[in-house]
Amino acid sequence: MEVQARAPGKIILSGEHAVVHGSTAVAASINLYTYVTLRFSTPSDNQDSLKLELKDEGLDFSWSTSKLKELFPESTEPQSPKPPSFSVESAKSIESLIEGLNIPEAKISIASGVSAFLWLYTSIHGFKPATVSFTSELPMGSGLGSSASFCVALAAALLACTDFVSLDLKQQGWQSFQERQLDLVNKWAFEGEKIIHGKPSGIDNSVSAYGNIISFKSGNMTHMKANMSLKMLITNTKVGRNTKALVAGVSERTLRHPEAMAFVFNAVDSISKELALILQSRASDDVLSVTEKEEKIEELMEMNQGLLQSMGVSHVTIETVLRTTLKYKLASKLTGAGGGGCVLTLLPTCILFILLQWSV
Ligand SMILES: Nc1ncnc2c1ncn2[C@@H]1O[C@H](COP(=O)(O)OP(=O)(O)O)[C@@H](O)[C@H]1O
Ligand SMILES: C[C@@](O)(CCOP(=O)(O)O)CC(=O)O
Ligand SMILES: [Mg+2]
Repeated sequence: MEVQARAPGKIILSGEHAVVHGSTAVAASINLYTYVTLRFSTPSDNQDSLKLELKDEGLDFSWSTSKLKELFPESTEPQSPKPPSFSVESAKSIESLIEGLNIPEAKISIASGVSAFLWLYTSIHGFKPATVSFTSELPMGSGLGSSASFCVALAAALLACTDFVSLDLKQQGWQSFQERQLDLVNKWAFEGEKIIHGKPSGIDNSVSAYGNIISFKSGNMTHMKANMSLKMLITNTKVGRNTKALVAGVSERTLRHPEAMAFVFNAVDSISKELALILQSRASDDVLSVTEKEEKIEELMEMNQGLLQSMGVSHVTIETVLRTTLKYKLASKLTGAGGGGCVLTLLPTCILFILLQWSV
């Protein structure tokens, strides 16, 4: 039996980092996906191992089921649908498995993804021999939530093959999970994100699991209904960085300057709340035109970017993109963890109109 699952990446419109410290953030899913294919071995395969294929990286890993049994003696098929906590023993076992892989230095950042894979797989399916393959349309480590989409897609494929999520696996084509099943996928994916990110807020896995646009605060998600469409240009600076290290850096700054950072996080909270209000306001009760709304959003993006700078997560390449877009009077902000990665630029309706005029 083969199961394929996919989960989208995301952009954070406002509130990254501050959301880890309890502020509101707004995020939307994007149509770039991570895909996973899961195939349990049959007796005729004669395969007594768990195989992981990371197609984009050209990396294949394999672990014998006897080795997994020895290292994860407590792993059996879960009795409860809820994820267990990541134990110190599991962390040590995974570390020893990763050390044995000899991952090339240039690709060492993949190790945290492989760790999350090993934990999710063994916690849900124990030592069952299988082959699991991944491909992704998302650039890794660029702020578009590849880590969360990796965890959500994997959790979805693994749970689809359990009694906790009863999908009709004989049916061909894509099937959508129900809200209750998504809740479960999201909980497991969050545990995977913890292994990759250290201290995630949960916004990335939530928007990847449920899609559309959400606001998020202190672990609670609100589905939003945006009543205006926004066109965002995404520029990838191609400067690699690691979310875990950037999140830890902001936490250290917060420890050094708790009062000042509390003001920064409060300001971000207000920005995200105002953005959510603008996006959700209905045409019938609007006093503002689309252009006026866009101008407000541009200002909020600029303020959010300034606050991200004060958290220490901008980068010279991000500043270059900001300066370049500003020449055309366009507002930009980093998205995701920053330190490189991607920048968002709002393309207002008037600009789109000018571009259309040019192209005819
Ligand atoms: N397709 C994938 N295969 C293996 N690991 C992945 C994959 N996608 C993401 N990851 C893991 O997530 C990490 C990137 O996550 P992160 O630093 O949070 O950046 P982002 O989530 O913005 O892409 C990678 O270094 C890797 O460990
Ligand atoms: C910085 C943060 O707000 C978002 C990180 O997103 P990404 O991994 O850079 O795509 C962290 C989090 O909310 O868990
Ligand atoms: Mg991430």
